[in-house]
Amino acid sequence: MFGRFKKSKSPDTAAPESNAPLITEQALAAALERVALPEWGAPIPSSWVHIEAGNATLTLPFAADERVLEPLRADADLGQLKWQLKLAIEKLPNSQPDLPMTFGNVIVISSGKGGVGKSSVSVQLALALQQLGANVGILDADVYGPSLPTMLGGQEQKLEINAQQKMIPHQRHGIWASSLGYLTDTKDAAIWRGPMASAALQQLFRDTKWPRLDYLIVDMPPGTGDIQLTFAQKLPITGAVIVTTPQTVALADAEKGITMFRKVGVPITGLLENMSYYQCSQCGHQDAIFGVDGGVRVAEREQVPLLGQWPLDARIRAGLDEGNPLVATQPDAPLSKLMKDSAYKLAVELYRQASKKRKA
Ligand SMILES: Nc1ncnc2c1ncn2[C@@H]1O[C@H](COP(=O)(O)OP(=O)(O)OP(=O)(O)O)[C@@H](O)[C@H]1O
Repeated sequence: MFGRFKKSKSPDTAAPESNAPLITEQALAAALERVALPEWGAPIPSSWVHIEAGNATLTLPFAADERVLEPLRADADLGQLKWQLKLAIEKLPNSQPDLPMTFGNVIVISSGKGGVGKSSVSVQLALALQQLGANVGILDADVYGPSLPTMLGGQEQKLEINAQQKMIPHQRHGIWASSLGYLTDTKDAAIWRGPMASAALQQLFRDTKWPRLDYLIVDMPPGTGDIQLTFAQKLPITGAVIVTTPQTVALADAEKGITMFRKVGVPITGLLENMSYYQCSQCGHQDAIFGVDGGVRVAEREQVPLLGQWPLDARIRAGLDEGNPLVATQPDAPLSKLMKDSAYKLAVELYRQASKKRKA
């Protein structure tokens, strides 16, 4: 933990001013217990902190941006050190330990009901994780209506196949993307039966030449039928995110989705409530068109972390329609920050749940 630290009772007052240690070992231990790392909810492990002559590095095993350093910098003791953030994103165990997985943590984004914004959330969470310093891929598994090429742009580009017959994913806005929409006429996919769609999905998953990734976001087909079940069983999944609107009909389907993943041993990393309210861009008035806090109640009932409540906003829709999502084009907009907060919470939860399991 320490390159050099001050033993609390050692009389090293003679040390030159510039080399004087700024914090004692005990003070550091107490501060790491006391200071709340956002969303972490436990003491900061001392193995994450390295101090060398007044410079301190916090190395996190999940995606995060500099904002996590704010409480450390604000602390009376820790604030005396000069902090920097490093990421060493850990590859966590997945639901299929026997399957080889060469690319990081697989997070499936699912919704019981269609049209709740699952693809939009997948794209924006992937981009937000990338902005939190992670290397991210996104797989469009929504074979019946692949929307990734529209939402990320590059619809006209086709996927390249290399000499080993592997598909080379596109790089869009800093993330790697693979979609059937880049490969085939999507009108054909719409008439595929379950087994054919499942086979195509698994092939797309296996035969894409992903680079080294920290996270692979998978945009699942909507629903909880055979195709989703097969996919949930055949993929090496680290965690699942359920997307819902606060509307009663969507909530019932969200619970079905939670049950399906639990049945096949896939941990639910969190629930994201989309279209939680409409905010008037003129007067700022908020209107809960689809009801209030429905997703929050499901999250509480099912004991699933709530990753966020995203508004229904024309800027979100417009960016996705143009292939230029807001979080990519205006990363500092308040809406983009909200998305990055959810992505950070997702990364923390994924890590927390996996490490809890390891300890059990
Ligand atoms: N928070 C939001 N604000 C504004 N528009 C949104 C929001 N979320 C989604 N949309 C828009 O709603 C439409 C449906 O979203 P999306 O395609 O992501 O839903 P889906 O659940 O993936 O649908 P499907 O059932 O077809 O898979 C899209 O046009 C998208 O741009």
